Amino acid sequence: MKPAIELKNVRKEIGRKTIIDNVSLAMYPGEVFGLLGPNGAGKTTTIRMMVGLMRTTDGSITISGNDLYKNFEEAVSRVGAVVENPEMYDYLTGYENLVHYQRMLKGVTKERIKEVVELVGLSRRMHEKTGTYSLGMRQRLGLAQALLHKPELLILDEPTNGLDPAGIREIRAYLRKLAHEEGICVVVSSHLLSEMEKMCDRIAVIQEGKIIQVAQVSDFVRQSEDLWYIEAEPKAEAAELLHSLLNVKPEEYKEGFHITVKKEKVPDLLKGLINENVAVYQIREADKNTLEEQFLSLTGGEKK
Ligand SMILES: Nc1ncnc2c1ncn2[C@@H]1O[C@H](COP(=O)(O)OP(=O)(O)OP(=O)(O)O)[C@@H](O)[C@H]1O
Repeated sequence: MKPAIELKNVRKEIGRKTIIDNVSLAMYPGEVFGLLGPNGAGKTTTIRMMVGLMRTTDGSITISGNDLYKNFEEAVSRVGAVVENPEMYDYLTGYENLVHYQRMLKGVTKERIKEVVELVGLSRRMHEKTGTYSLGMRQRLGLAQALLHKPELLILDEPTNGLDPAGIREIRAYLRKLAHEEGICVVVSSHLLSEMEKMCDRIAVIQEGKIIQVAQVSDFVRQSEDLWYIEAEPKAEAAELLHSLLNVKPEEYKEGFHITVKKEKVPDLLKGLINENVAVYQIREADKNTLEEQFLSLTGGEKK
């Protein structure tokens, strides 16, 4: 299948700083793809480049096979996006804002406006001035605006920001429906793993401008099943022993380490430590409710 959007060796330098470092990613029709990383990791910068708001320093971006720079009009005509705060006029109603926007688009009917307003659940409030809208309602209106021209690719920076839990559930269900039933490629960013886990089919973990891992959410979850947290003393000896017993350097986390090991191997591992007079104070499976702990181990430590 042809990617809806593909980034190849994308780099972005601002001043002398490399903000995005050699990012290659392909995202496909029919999937919800998540860009996950802590604050400052480079999500917004990547998204700004993907929607043509910012130029890459190096590398290429193609949208349904169209080079974003060589074939700009064709490429961006397939994209709907909400990046940062969607622009709208506070003295106009939600509906008037959409009509204003619709006039700039080719072939979008008033019927379509009604359709998207219903889709995002704004029907009841669409004749109120947007100045009175909550952040969540503004998000919905932004989403409606992005969907007006029936894009093949929908790109949303932190789409659930400012929404209450019910609003988050609704938007999540709606984005999944757009991808799975309408074949749209939906790209979202977030720093919240628990949210991405529920919303996405695949996620890419980004930190300090680099992609650390790309995986199906189900693989992430499976991988986290073998993830354990262990505390043992003396710490330096414990680290060395764990390294030689597991053939992988354990990842320091809080007072102890994260290790990846199958459950049935845990007793032998503990024997190995105890035989060498290392005192084990705690061993437990890493938190399964969210992928937070695994995420931290992947990105090398707690978020500052
Ligand atoms: N115009 C700029 N000039 C200098 N540095 C910048 C500029 N824009 C972004 N950066 C830096 O690039 C890095 C990535 O920023 P970016 O906004 O893409 O991160 P992010 O993952 O979206 O984080 P957040 O969720 O906090 O917005 C940060 O260290 C930021 O300070």
